[in-house]
This record gives sequence, C-alpha cells and structure tokens, in this order.
Amino acid sequence: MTLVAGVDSSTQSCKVVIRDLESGTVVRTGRATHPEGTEVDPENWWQALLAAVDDAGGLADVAALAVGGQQHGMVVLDAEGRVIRPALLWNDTRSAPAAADLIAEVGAHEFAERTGSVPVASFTLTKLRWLADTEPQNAARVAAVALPHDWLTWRLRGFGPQNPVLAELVTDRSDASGTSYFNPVTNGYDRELLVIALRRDPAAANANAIAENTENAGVLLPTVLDPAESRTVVVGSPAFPEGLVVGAGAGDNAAAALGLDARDGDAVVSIGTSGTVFAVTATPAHDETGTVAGFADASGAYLPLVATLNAARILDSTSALLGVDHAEFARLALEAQPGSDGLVLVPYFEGERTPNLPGATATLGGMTLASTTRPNLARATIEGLLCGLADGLEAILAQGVAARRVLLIGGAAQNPAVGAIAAQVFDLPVVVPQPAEYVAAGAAAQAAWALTGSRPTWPIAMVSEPPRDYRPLIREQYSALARSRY
Ligand SMILES: Nc1ncnc2c1ncn2[C@@H]1O[C@H](COP(=O)(O)OP(=O)(O)O)[C@@H](O)[C@H]1O
Ligand SMILES: O=C(CO)[C@@H](O)[C@H](O)COP(=O)(O)O
Repeated sequence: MTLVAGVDSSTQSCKVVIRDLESGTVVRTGRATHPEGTEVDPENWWQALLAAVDDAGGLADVAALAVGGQQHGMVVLDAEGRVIRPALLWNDTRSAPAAADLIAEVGAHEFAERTGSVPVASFTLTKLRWLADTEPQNAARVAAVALPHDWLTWRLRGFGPQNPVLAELVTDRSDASGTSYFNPVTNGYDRELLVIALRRDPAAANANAIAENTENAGVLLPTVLDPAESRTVVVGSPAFPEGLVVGAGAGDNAAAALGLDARDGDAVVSIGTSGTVFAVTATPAHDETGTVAGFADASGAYLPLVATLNAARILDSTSALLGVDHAEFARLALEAQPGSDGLVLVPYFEGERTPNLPGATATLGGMTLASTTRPNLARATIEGLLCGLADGLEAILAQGVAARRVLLIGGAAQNPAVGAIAAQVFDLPVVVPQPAEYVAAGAAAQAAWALTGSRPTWPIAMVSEPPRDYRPLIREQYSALARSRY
C-alpha cells in the first residue's frame, strides 16, 4: 500500500491526514493545537507539525507529503534564514490603515486587474507596508517573504537557520494569490507592488539582490510550483525522512476545494476560525469593490472567495456565555423559531473583513422581553454568522459563478443546528459532506498529484442534506439591522 500525507496548518491547530494512494481511504490522522492570537511565532507551527506527525504515527511508511495552510500570514526571513518577527496572521487587522494607503496609492481597479483582489488588512502586502512604517529596522532586514505553508514546507525539507538556503523556498499559485503581489492570470509575481509596500528603492534593491528571483525588491519570493511538480526532503530528520517527496501544497481554501473535488456548480462554505465562501471557476474574478477576492485554485483554475473574520469562534463565544457545550448549543438553537423572534446578531466581534469594517464591533438587535431568551440567542448567533456568508455567496454569484448547491465544511459544520439553519439561510440545497479534515485531505491529494504526476480521483461521501427550507425573513431582518448600524 502506497501512502500519502496532507497537512492543514490552520489558525487554531495542525492536522495530519494519511491516505491510501489507490483508494483515498484515510488510514491515520494526527493533530496538535496552535497558540491563540493573531501574531504567532512560526516556531509554534513547526512544533505543532512535529507533534501532529507524531500523533499520526509518523511518516516512515509515507511516500509523499504536501502542506495546506492558513492563507496570507506574513513570515519575514532575514538573509540567515531567521524569522525576523512573529508572523501577523490573516485575522490581524492592524494593517487596515496600510491597506487603505496602498489602495489610495495604487488604485482599487489597478489592484483588481493586476492581482485579482483589492487588498484588505488580511493580505500579506498590507502587513509588509505596516512593517515598513512601524518597524523599519525589521523591514530593512527582510531578505525573503514566505506564507505559513511555504515556510513549513521549507523547514520540513531540512532548511531553516541551520541551513538557510532561501532560494529553496517554494509555494503554489493558490497561496501566492493571497499575497496581493501575485497575478493569478499570468502566474507571476508583481514585484513593483512589493517594492511599493516595503518602501524600497527599486534601484538600490536591485544592487542588493541576493538570488536570481530578487529583481526589483531585493526580496526573495518562493518559487511557484505546479501541482504536478515536486521537491524532496533534502536534510532528513526523525519526523521527515530524507528523500520524501514534497508537493507544492496550497492555501487552505484551495486545498479544501481539492479535498472535496469541488467542481462546476459547487459553492463551498467553510466555517472554521474564518468563514469562507468559494467556488472553483474557469475564469478569474477581478472585483474592484473588494468584496470577492480573485484567488487562484490549486488545480490550474480560479477560486473566487469571500472571507469573514467572525465564524466558528462566535459560536464558541456564545456557547461559553450560555454555559453550554456545542451539543446543547445546537439543541437550544433548534428549539427557537426561524428568525429568533426578531432577535438579530450582526457578529462583528473582531471587526470584519467582508464587509471591510476592521474597527467594527458586534450588534445585538431586536431585544424585547419576549425575544431575549437563551434559545433565541443561540439561534440568532448561528443565523448572523450564516447571513454574512450568504451575502458572500450572493457576491460570488454576481461574478457569474453558477452554483447549484452549497457544500458545508469546517469545524462548525459538525454542529447539526448549523446545517439545519443553513438550509433556511441559503437559497440553494445545502449538503454536508462526511465530517473530515478536508484541507488536510486535499493536501494529501496534492501530494498524490506530485508523486504520480496526475490528480487522484477519490470518492467523497456526503452525510446529510438538510431539507431545503429557505426563510427569507432571516436575511431580511439581518440586512435591516446591518444597514442601520454600519
Ligand atoms: N460541533 C461544533 N459546533 C460548533 N463549533 C464547533 C463544533 N466542533 C468544532 N467547532 C469549532 O470549530 C473551530 C475549529 O474549526 P476548524 O475548521 O478546524 O478551524 P481552523 O481551520 O480555523 O483552525 C473551533 O472554533 C471549534 O470550537
Ligand atoms: O484568510 C483566509 C482566506 O482568505 C482564511 O480562510 C485563512 O486561510 C484562515 O483559514 P482557517 O484557519 O480559519 O480555516
């Protein structure tokens, strides 16, 4: 039996899934947690990866591996391969003013044309501008910029401060497309944008070039690999045997699309730390309003995507407030009526990314003595979270995407109330695939692709299709409160 492994280095944890190459059957899994916070020392991801691999029984019998990871995180390396400062994650909003400055300098239309997306604070480029303005000494030391999955791939292949070959950094086009300095249509970096963000002098940067692909910015960017391309572990370790085939990997949402084998007609809604809505398309998106990010996918196509900052953790937070676990939270929510008797939550607890309101706070509206009950609060929380994603789906459909069903994944999709209420919020059939780590499963598919040269065709099991029960009232009252407040 030939085995392949996929990793999901996500916001809250690291997951490893080991699959049989022939059938796709999951044979072993492992996981380890990540620290809290929106600023994280990448060393924590490395330690969690080692722990998750160990938890999965090791990789001694595995032929290939690929890493999927949370998108956008800024990992800056110096010329000696050291991480210069803790990574700023996708959900860190401190670079919101930098995003506004960059849009004023470059133009929203120009960004959408050149990179597929108009940057908000999540995007790597804005974090680099924040670094240049706030920590110029750190910015001056930047010799390479990597994303979380690029850096982990580099580390596990035997590179790092002990073997600082920056030119061995690799990535894929799906994750690169979340940087705001990559063009998903030409599949090339837009170094001019990088220079602008870092406030580097292009001429001086040229003179300081430290490797072949550093022209303009003096900053090395990871080589973008195709899905069938591979590298190997160069310096082996107890966790990662020398010679292990390593694929390009992917951004987590693109990896999930691979893991689900998402095709024409599928809209994927993922409810993890982030809420995301995306589809695999043959044509690129260029939404200059900034609502839809025009990402690349991991198979050579495109991945128009809308992301929200407030997703599974909102359910965690309201469950804690109510003093119940997820199962009881679901029971409470399903006890209430659709529309929660008028109680409405616009859940911008951590600011919001879509719509772009980084400084916003949440609003609970429609409170009366009758509506303010525990079941209504549980339901209103789920309704509010899903309404934001339904708005996102509408924006994706407006890009010309034809969706015939919604595939619901991510940690919170395991909550039965989320599936049932999704069938009332989305005006499309909702399908819940068998609970699985679809990002890690997709990364394993990427590893199989790199190993064999062709994309695997593995079956996907769907477990439930909550009856279609669209209730427009839920979105109407949500939109009314959101419009009046923001
Ligand atoms: N049954 C459930 N109901 C609601 N939320 C859940 C449930 N199971 C897991 N979660 C939440 O899902 C989140 C983790 O989902 P995951 O997709 O792994 O996130 P990420 O990829 O961002 O790390 C956590 O916030 C967790 O509390
Ligand atoms: O920022 C985005 C997509 O643009 C997020 O989807 C991150 O990629 C984090 O994903 P999770 O860890 O929450 O799944």
